[in-house]
Amino acid sequence: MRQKIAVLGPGSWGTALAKVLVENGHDVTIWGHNPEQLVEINDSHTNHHYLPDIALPEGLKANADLKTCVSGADAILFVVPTKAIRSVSKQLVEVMDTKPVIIHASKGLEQGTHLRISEILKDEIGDKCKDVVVLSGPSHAEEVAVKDITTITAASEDLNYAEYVQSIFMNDYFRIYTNTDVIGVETGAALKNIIALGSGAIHGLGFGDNAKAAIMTRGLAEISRLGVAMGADPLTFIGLSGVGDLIVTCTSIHSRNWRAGDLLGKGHNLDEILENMGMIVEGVSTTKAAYELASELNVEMPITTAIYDVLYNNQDVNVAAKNIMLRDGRSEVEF
Ligand SMILES: NC(=O)C1=CN([C@@H]2O[C@H](COP(=O)(O)OP(=O)(O)OC[C@H]3O[C@@H](n4cnc5c(N)ncnc54)[C@H](O)[C@@H]3O)[C@@H](O)[C@H]2O)C=CC1
Ligand SMILES: O=C(CO)COP(=O)(O)O
Repeated sequence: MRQKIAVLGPGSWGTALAKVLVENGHDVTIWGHNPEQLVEINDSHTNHHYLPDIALPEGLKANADLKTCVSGADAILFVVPTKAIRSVSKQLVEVMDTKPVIIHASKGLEQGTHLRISEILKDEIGDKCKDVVVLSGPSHAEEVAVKDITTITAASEDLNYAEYVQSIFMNDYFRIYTNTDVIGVETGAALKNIIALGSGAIHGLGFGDNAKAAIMTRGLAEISRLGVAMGADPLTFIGLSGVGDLIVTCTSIHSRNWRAGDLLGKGHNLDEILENMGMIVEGVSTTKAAYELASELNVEMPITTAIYDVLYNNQDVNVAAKNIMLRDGRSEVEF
């Protein structure tokens, strides 16, 4: 059935997801805080900065007024960077006139509180919405926007709402699986960006495929350790939102986290890298949150710690890589 859906965040991912929803026959309005970008979407049916060379469907509307955008909405999709989730939620509750299903497709942990995104949304929106559903998996916006085959996960503790989200997004190039392990899906999504920074750095330093396999495999081990300590089902980490997203982010030139890591490995300055990227690199702030959370929960995360030292303590990337290799020997299977 045709749904009225508001998409909050007209960046790469918000625009690609909005395009899928319009192509699936839904009534979609996208909202953001940059009026020029919204005019471009309405008038030229493009969003050049975020999705160059992509023609957007004429049915996709953009509106700078949040109240108009969400009026009558069956579902509201959050795709703003993690750092903006709480402030946008606060604006949203002031203007909502329905009890919608809230969906989010962002990947990170809140600075300071270390909360997962669905926890922030539940905090702010609570019983004014029907449910909060997470949409996550291996999915670069650039490929979804050209209808490349993509498979991702819709997660909610209430399977009915995960199935609702599955039904509005599914088509012949975008396949959605359901999951009820919200913690596992969200932690896999957030933490893989840290490992992608490391994978990029290894490439930038000139190491080969053995090193890439090593960081992905040992990265998955520490993602799972922290995730399980937070309450996740370990099986989720071998699914799309776990190893699936880890592979795509650690190997793709589309990944902003991988590209930032690559430049770090080549000796570039972090502030300049972030400035020039012009899009969000979630792994940088997630590294800090995960590092703090791991020490609170007493979970060993050597790769995250090494990346934290590079990002926040000016550690040389090469030295950080060597230090990990020289840690005391371990058994491979340890929780
Ligand atoms: N780009 C991708 O392929 C994918 C991205 N994601 C996740 O989606 C989230 C968003 O990522 P992208 O769209 O790639 O980021 P982006 O950097 O391409 O775009 C972010 C958008 O959010 C808007 N924005 C930022 N702060 C805002 C605020 N306070 N109020 C309103 N709008 C605001 C910006 O104007 C921009 O339009 C991130 O958490 C990312 O990890 C998830 C899967 C795929
Ligand atoms: O999450 C993503 C792909 O699934 C996008 O990763 P980046 O934010 O590194 O581009």
